[in-house]
Amino acid sequence: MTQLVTGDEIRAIEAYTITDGALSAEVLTERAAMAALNVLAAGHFDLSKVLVLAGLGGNGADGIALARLLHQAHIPVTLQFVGNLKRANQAVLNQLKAANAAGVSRSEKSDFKEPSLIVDAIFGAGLNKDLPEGLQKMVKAANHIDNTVVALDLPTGIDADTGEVRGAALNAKATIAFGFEKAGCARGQGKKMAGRVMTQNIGLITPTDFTFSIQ
Ligand SMILES: NC(=O)C1=CN([C@@H]2O[C@H](COP(=O)(O)OP(=O)(O)OC[C@H]3O[C@@H](n4cnc5c(N)ncnc54)[C@H](O)[C@@H]3O)[C@@H](O)[C@H]2O)[C@@H](O)CC1
Ligand SMILES: [K+]
Repeated sequence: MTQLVTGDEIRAIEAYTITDGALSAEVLTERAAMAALNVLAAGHFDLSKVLVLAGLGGNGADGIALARLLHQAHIPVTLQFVGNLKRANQAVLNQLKAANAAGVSRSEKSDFKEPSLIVDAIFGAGLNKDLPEGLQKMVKAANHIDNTVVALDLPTGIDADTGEVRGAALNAKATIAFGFEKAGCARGQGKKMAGRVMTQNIGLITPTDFTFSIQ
C-alpha cells in the first residue's frame, strides 16, 4: 500500500536525511530533478516545448534544476518564475546560477497555450496559506486552457495534509511525488487535481523508529 505523509512528516524525514544522514539539500534537489526527468523522458509526454513554472522555495528549486537537466538533454525548455526573485530563497538562487551557467532560456510571461507540457514547480509541500490573488487568477486561467500540466511533488494550491484547495489549484494530469506521496494528493479535491501520482525515490532516509500518522 502507498505510504502517505503529511507536510510535517516529510519535513521531519528531510531534516533527518540532511542532519543525521549528512546528505545535503542540494543532493536531494538534484535527485528530485533527475527523478522527474526520468519520468518525463519515459515517452508518455510530449516534450516538444516544455515550460517550467518555478516558485521561490524548495519546489521552485526542484523545477529550476529540472529545467537545467531538460536543457542539457536537448529538450526545448523555458523557465518562468512566478513571484519576485528578490524574495527567492538561497536554494533557488543557487539553482538559478546553475541554470544560467548551463544556458537555460527564461521568459517573463507566457502564453499557456503554446507549450506542449507545463511543469508546475510553484508551490509544493510548504504551502501554508491561500495563494496570493494574482496567482489564483493565473492558475484559474491556466486551468481553462486544455494543456498538459505535470506537478512536482504536489499541484500548486493543494494543501499537503488535507487536499483542500487554497484559493485555487492547478489541475495536473500527473504528479511526480518526491520520496512519499503527500496525503493531500489522495484526499478531497487534491485527489482529482493531482491526476496520476508517481512517487519517486530520491534517497530520503527515514528514521527506523519513525511513526507515520497515516497507516
Ligand atoms: N528541503 C528538502 O530537503 C527538499 C525539498 N524538496 C522540495 O521542496 C518542497 C518544499 O519546499 P518549501 O518548504 O520551500 O516549500 P514550497 O516550495 O512549497 O513553498 C515555498 C515557501 O513559500 C511560502 N508560502 C507558503 N504558502 C504560501 C502562499 N500561499 N503564498 C505565498 N508564500 C507562501 C512558505 O514560506 C514556503 O516555505 C517540496 O515540495 C519538494 O518539491 C525536495 O527537493 C526534496 C528535498
Ligand atoms: K508543484
